Amino acid sequence: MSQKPFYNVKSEVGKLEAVLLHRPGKELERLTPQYLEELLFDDIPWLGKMREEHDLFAEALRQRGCKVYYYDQMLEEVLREESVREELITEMAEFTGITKLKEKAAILDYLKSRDTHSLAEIFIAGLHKNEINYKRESRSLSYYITDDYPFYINPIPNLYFTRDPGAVIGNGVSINSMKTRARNRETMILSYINRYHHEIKDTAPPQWYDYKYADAIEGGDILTLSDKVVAVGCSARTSPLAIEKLAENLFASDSGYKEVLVIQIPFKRAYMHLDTVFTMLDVNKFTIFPGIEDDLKVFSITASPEGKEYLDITPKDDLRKALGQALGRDDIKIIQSGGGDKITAAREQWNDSTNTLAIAPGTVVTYRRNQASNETLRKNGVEVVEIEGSELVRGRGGPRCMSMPLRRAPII
Ligand SMILES: NC(=[NH2+])NCCC[C@H](N)C(=O)O
Repeated sequence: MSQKPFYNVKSEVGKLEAVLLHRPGKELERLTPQYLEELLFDDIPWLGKMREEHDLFAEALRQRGCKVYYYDQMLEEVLREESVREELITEMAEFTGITKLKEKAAILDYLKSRDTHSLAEIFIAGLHKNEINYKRESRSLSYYITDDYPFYINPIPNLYFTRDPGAVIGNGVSINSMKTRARNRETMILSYINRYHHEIKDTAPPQWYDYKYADAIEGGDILTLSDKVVAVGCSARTSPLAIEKLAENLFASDSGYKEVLVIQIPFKRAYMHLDTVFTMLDVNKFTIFPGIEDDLKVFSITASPEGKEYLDITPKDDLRKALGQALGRDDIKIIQSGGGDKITAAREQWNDSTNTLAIAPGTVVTYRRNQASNETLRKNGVEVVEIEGSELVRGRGGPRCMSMPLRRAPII
């Protein structure tokens, strides 16, 4: 490959050079109490404030030399190509069930007549039924009985958690298959960006997973520990079969990856992904929510020496030792969040105290609200860059969830 790779993430903590974010938009204004659970929210955020907070987050990253890409801009850029536009409209219509509706032609005409900017906005914010001018025939039963569901295309309010749809591992990308329908469109669109964006396509990045695979895996569970080992949480969102498939794909290529360290966490909403309870802070430091330490199970997956026929799976009895082996170090430190108090730890975990984003070895971004956990990190020699998250947190995610690292500098 002569061209510089677009993707390059070979650690969790190397200086962050480029990241994909999504600034919360109109999709959040379409959240209603009725559909909160289905759309994986616990509350209705205040969009204006959320955007201010998100802009400050992006600014904090830029100030430290990180290039920020925005999902909606990249989508708009790929939609400028007529053939991509058509392909995406067709897949979107299939995916959302529009193709089965009587008003199909009216909706498709509407989508096709939009300019690039508003089409990108519809794909993210959704399409409300009253945006289409469609008259039902007065002789049909559906003229009298209408379905009160408001959208032809649902909004995707979780998109600002760009961590989950995609994960860069080495020079390739995993376009994830999401557990819930509420988030599957995020990965479908990401796949178009990955295939057609002018900055990416000529670099021909390898792909380790595809959103069309049946088994679910989400980026909050993927921690790229080094250029040889990736840790994957087995969780409410990521299944054992998906982890095996990812491992097979990594081992069968020249990715350089030799081990997948599986960390199984309790399958609960409060800990939906591994990164809600465990993240990496420095070359030898991690933070963990103490409430789950006794419930973890760890396994190592390697390629069988006989070839690619099957995977070798070895249970590990200690997380710290397993991480030490994976990283080739004997000084691994795992720091408990919450400052040693059980109640504080649980409260702060709910607000993403353990969802730290490393922007350089030993420097992490966290929410300011998690005071006890931040203080503990500082006492352990970690530099903490605090951001406001009063509204951002309402979608149940922190700085790590809100970022998809594209490139990190090597660790020296
Ligand atoms: N990497 C993460 N922990 N992401 C958090 C995502 C939160 C989002 N509301 C969901 O339930 O999917």
